[in-house]
Amino acid sequence: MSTRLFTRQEVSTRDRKDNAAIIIDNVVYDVSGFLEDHPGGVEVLLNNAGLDASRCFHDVGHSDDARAWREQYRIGEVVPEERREVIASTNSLGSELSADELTWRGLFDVWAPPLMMGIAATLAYIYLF
Ligand code: HEM
Repeated sequence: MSTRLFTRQEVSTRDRKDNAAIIIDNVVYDVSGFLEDHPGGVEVLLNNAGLDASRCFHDVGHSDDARAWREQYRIGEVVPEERREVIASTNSLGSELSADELTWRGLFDVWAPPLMMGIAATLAYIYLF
């Protein structure tokens, strides 16, 4: 079965309770039948109906269950020329962070305390002597 493609303009018209579509990571979901069942409430979904809710979805740090759950509402994808970069979650225990980001974070975590102590010691030395 081929994937149905939507322009963002097409999705934007589906912003009503009985016809609500949202875009998450360039995938289009019809959430009309899911509104009342959403553990996060009807309002957040309805407020984002017709829109790209990728940031909201990731900011909440939805569980793996939620990610699996959304698949049953998938109705298609955004046309290739209107796709956006997929944003990684920042609060799902780092599971979506790229290896690069993790390396930099790791380095920072290791070097930050001694660096701060070094700066504090230098300042103390300047003031005291
Ligand atoms: C088809 C798409 C979606 C599915 C299947 C889904 C599913 C879920 C599930 C299962 C939860 C319970 C917590 C968890 O397991 O992570 C949840 C919570 C929540 N969701 Fe969604 N969600 C969807 C889209 C969205 C979007 C687009 C937003 C924001 C605009 C949103 C906002 C929230 C909020 C605010 C909570 C409550 C978090 C809390 O109480 O800590 N959800 N959602």
